Amino acid sequence: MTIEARGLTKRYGGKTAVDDLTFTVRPGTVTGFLGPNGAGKSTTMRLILGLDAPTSGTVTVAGRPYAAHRAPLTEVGALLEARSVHPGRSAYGHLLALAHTHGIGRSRVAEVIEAVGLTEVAHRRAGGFSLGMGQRLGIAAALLGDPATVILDEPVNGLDPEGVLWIRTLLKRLAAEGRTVFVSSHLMGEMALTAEHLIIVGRGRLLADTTVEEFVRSAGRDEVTLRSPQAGRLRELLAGPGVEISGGGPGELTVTGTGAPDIGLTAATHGVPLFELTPRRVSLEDAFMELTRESVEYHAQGVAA
Ligand SMILES: Nc1ncnc2c1ncn2[C@@H]1O[C@H](COP(=O)(O)OP(=O)(O)OP(=O)(O)O)[C@@H](O)[C@H]1O
Repeated sequence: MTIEARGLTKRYGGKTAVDDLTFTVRPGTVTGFLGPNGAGKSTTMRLILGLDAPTSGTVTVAGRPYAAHRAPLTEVGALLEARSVHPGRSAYGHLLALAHTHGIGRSRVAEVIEAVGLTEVAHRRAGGFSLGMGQRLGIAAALLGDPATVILDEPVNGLDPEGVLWIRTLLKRLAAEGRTVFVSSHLMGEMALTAEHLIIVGRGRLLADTTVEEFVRSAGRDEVTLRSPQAGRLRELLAGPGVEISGGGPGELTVTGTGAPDIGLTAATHGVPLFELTPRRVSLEDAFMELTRESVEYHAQGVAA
């Protein structure tokens, strides 16, 4: 089922948490919803699930607002950040209570407990669960109704590396089964390994709606750091269309738009000595940081803007 946001906007007093978002999330692929802290991801997910009303604009699942679905749990499964499990209840008790509200049987409860790897602790109090176990329980609840659409807010939070890998595999499988999988994260690297499509937001606004492949391609420029006692001369020799040069320390330059071999050849041709020539691939994380830099709400102290 397709999720469609059109001009979706949410204001809290003077604060615009979600600002005129228009995007489509399609079935059959994992769509990553990326953005720095405070970008509006959780708010958007709450709007999709009808837990909050938009100030303006619309968002629908399969053409209708979420609240208009007859048995929402069997159509849209969601994991939101806030934990909503009664601490005195067991995982099994929690899921069974949820199942009852939708006419879902006990066998399905056992099935999802098994699927998320909580069988051994299913009868323990959820209040004593680790963050990772809590996430697994939340995912079990999301999957309970065998929904065609799955919405997960930061599902890898608190998971160990094995849990992270497990989520990645699970999400890909759900998408391969033809479901719509919409998953938020502030970790570009993790999303690049999990998602096929990316919707990137910053300060509530849409910054990019693209495939991971395309994002990787656009991020894939090399940066070369060089040191030379004649850095000024080299800067003049390398200048040209598409070449960007910035100074580092004394005698140091950072160059994009041309590769280390060309720089080395130019230096040799003009008899300019080189002390260092270091190519560095710009990582996805760097490209993401650059795209969202303007929209990060809280910069770390001491980091130059
Ligand atoms: N109920 C609310 N009242 C006032 N402001 C809110 C409310 N909910 C969210 N906000 C603000 O809206 C902005 C977006 O928050 P949101 O939680 O949606 O971002 P996020 O991308 O999910 O970030 P995070 O990764 O930190 O959860 C933030 O500045 C937040 O402080």
